[in-house]
Amino acid sequence: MLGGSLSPVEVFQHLSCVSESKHVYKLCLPYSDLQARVAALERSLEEEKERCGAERQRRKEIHNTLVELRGNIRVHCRVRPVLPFDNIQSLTSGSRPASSEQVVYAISDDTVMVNCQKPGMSVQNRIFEFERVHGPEDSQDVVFEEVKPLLTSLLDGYNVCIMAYGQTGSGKTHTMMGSRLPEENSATQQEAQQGIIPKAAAELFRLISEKPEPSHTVEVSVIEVYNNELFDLLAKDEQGNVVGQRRDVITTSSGTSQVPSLTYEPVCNASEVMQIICTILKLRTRCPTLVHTESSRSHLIVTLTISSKSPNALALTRRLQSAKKDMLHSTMKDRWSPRCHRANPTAHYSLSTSPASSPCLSPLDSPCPSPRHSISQTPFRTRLQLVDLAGSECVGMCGATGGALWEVSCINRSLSALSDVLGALAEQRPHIPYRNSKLTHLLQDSIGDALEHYFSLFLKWDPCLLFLSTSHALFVNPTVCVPILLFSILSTRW
Ligand SMILES: Nc1ncnc2c1ncn2[C@@H]1O[C@H](COP(=O)(O)OP(=O)(O)OP(=O)(O)O)[C@@H](O)[C@H]1O
Repeated sequence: MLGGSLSPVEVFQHLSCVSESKHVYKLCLPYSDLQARVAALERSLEEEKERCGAERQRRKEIHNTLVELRGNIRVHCRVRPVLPFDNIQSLTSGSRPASSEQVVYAISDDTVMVNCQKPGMSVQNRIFEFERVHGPEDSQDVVFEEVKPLLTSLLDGYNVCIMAYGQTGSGKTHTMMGSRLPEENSATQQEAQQGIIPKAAAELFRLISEKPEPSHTVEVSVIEVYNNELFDLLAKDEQGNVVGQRRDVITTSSGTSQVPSLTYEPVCNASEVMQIICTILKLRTRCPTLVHTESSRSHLIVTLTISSKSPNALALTRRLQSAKKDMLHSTMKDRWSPRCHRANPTAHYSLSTSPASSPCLSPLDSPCPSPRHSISQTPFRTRLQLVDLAGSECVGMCGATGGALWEVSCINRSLSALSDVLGALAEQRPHIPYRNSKLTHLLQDSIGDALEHYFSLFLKWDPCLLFLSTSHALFVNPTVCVPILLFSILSTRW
C-alpha cells in the first residue's frame, strides 16, 4: 500500500514500475486512492499549464518592451569591404577615379566617419551616427543577430518591416538575399553567405515548430516596383508559368493599402520560401551599370503573412485599440460608411474567405468583415515585409541614357518619396505624402505604424491606447567604399 505522503511523480513512478513487473493486480492501489491521485495529478498539471501561460505572457511583454525600447524605427548602417572589382571598374570608367580608396570607417558600433571631398575643396571628416554600425568584417550572421528578436515579435502579433537602402552596388541584395559562392564551396560556406531573407524564413519556421501544436500558417507574396509600376511576381499564366503581372495599389475604406488580386502562395518551410523566391528572382529587372554589373533596377518586396490559429492577448489589445481609434476618428470626422462600419473591432484581423493559394485580397485587408466574427474564432495575422530597394544613383555618374536613364530617374524619385515620408513621420507632420509614389503607397501600412506609435503616445491618457505601437521597423543602410558616391548617399539621404 502506498503512503499518503508520496508526491504525484512518485505515485506515477510506482505505477509504471508495477505495470512493468506485470504484478499490477497484486500491488495495485485501492481504486478510490488511485482516482484521488489521478485527480491530484490533473490539478497540478492544470496549475503548471496556467503558470506556463502566465510566464509566456510575461516573456512576450518583456521581450516586446525591450524591442520597443531599442526603437520602433531603427537605422543600421553596413559598410561593405572594398572589393577587387571596385578598382577594376574604376580603371575602365573614364568618369571615375583611377583607384578606389577607402573613405568610410566604422569607428565604433554606432558611428561612421566619412572623408568627404568636393572638387576644389579640402577633405572634411564627417561623423554619422546610427543605432548600429556593421563594419566590413561583420558576417551575415552578425547582421542577422540584430534582426532575430523581431521574428519573435512577429509571432507575438507585431508587424515587422526590414528594408535595405543604399547606393547601387553597396550590398543591399547581399544583405537581404545573400550571395552565391562558386559551386566548389561547401554547404556550410554557402549557408554562411545567406542574407536576412533566408535566415529570417528559417528562424520563423524554427519558432513555429517550437509551438506545441500546428499553430500558424504562412503565405508568401512577392511584388516588384519597376518604373513606378507594381508587378505581382507570383502570378501565373494559363500554362502555370510565373509571369510578372501588373497590379495596382489602392487604399481601402478602412485606410489601409491593398493590392487587389495579389497572389499568395502557402508555404510550409523555409526551403519552400526560398525555392519560390529564387524562381521568381529571374524575373526581376537587372541591368549592368558603371558601378555594378548585376544591378537591380527595381524595388523587391517579399511579404510573409503569418496567421495564428488562436488569438493572443496582444491581438485582442490591438483589436481594442483599433476599435477605440475608429470610434475616435468617426466622432471627430463623422466618417461612417453606410456599407462598412469601421468601428468593428475585428476590422483589421478577420480572415479572408478566399482560398489562400488563389489570387485574393490581402489577408490583412479584407474589406468588410462580418460583425459576427467572435474574437475566439478569429485568428490574428501579422506581416513580415522584407524590402530590397533599388540602388540610389547619381544620374551624372551612372552613364545611363534613354530607357536606362528613365529607370534611374524613377528609382531616384521613389527613393526620394520614401525619404519624404520618413521625414514627415519623424517630424510628426499632419500630412504624410504616401501617395507620391507607388512604393510609399504600398509600404504605407508598414511605415505608417510608426505614426500610430506617435498617435498612441499623444493619446496616452487612454489606457487602451497605452499599448503602444504595432510595428518594429529596421532599416539596413549599407554603404559603398567609393568616394564620391558615398558622399552623395550619406549627405543627401540620411
Ligand atoms: N558585406 C559584403 N561582403 C562581401 N561582399 C559583398 C558585401 N556586400 C556586397 N558584396 C558584394 O558586392 C557586390 C554588390 O552587392 P549587391 O549586389 O548586394 O549590391 P546592391 O546594393 O544590391 O546593388 P544594386 O542596387 O545595384 O542592385 C556583390 O558582388 C556582393 O557579393
